[in-house]
Amino acid sequence: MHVLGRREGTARERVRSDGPAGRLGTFRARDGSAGAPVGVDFDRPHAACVVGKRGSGKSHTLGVLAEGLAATPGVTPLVCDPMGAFDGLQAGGFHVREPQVRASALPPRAWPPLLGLDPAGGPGALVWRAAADRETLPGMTRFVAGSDAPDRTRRAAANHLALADAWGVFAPDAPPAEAFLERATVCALAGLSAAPANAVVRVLATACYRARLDGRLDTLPWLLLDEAHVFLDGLARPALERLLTRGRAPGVSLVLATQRPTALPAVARSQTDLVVAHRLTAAVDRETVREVRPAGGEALDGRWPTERGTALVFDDAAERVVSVRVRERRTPGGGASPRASEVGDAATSDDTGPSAPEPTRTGHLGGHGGP
Ligand SMILES: Nc1ncnc2c1ncn2[C@@H]1O[C@H](COP(=O)(O)OP(=O)(O)OP(=O)(O)O)[C@@H](O)[C@H]1O
Repeated sequence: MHVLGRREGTARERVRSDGPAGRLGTFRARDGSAGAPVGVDFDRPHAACVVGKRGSGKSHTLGVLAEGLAATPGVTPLVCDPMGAFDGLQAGGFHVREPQVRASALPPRAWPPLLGLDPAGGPGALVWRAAADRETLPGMTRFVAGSDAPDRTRRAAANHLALADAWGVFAPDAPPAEAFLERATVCALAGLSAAPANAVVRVLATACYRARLDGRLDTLPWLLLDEAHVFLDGLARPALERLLTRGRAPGVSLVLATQRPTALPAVARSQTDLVVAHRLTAAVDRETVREVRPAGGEALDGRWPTERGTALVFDDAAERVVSVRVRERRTPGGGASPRASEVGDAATSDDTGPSAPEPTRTGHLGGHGGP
């Protein structure tokens, strides 16, 4: 199998070229026919992006990578699932965990922006002090109540902490974030708004990095992030940027999937070594991918994928761009929107009129959710 992302420079590395890899699919010839099997290297850490329009197959591709990683000794995938698209991975041995973390896992300076507060303003500064002084959300609330700040400041800070409590992601008895890295895991973020989902992802990305750096994790973690633009735009960004710039040294891999390549920050553009580009129609998106990986100036006209499940893969290691058809999932995919014709009475209806518009998928991630 040809393995993408594998540098086969020195003789020693060539000997190692049979290291772990996951089957991605098959090469795709210009006439659309399937060619030889193609995989992705899981031996070394990578920073990868999966981009494409809505419905082009990004989540499916993340699922394919996750399945392969779960079957590979020495690596541990953690899938952050903001849309509820990865429940089916349970059939592949994944544990689905509720997104609960300890309040103390966030640095105190992250609390004011998490709650939409100005860190230099009264309530923001008070929340910051509370986070620095206490380990739990109830402890922070008591700190605020007992502080000598003006009434208005205390009330505002307390209201914002009550909002954080209502999110349900901060629990004093939550296991340490490393628990998400013990085995192949899906972190179920569906239903959370952007702010708490970002808080959880920041904690998990930090845990991947710290656990490897401090020698507390003997497998190499892979963090797979769907709807990554939500996190690159939010509180999780510093932790993700750290993984992009410094994650590979301790052995942490990051895979970012987004329908908005333009949302990828400069560091993602410069640090990714593998870009899987599904169907993109906007010229600005294609141009962004070309900027992310110039691929030695190869001409791409006529090569951009037009079908769901096909992709151009920009491989830094081989300095090549290849066309791929991504394989079927081994576990049930969660990507398809439900159809009216598949539920309830509609399934038996013989109404042959125009089909109903597809409802949007579950998942939330809208807005900040602030008071
Ligand atoms: N390679 C493939 N083989 C078979 N089915 C696929 C493949 N790629 C995608 N699909 C199917 O196409 C549908 C859309 O795919 P998917 O949900 O992965 O798209 P997406 O780009 O993640 O969409 P969104 O941006 O809305 O999250 C799903 O039903 C999925 O199972």
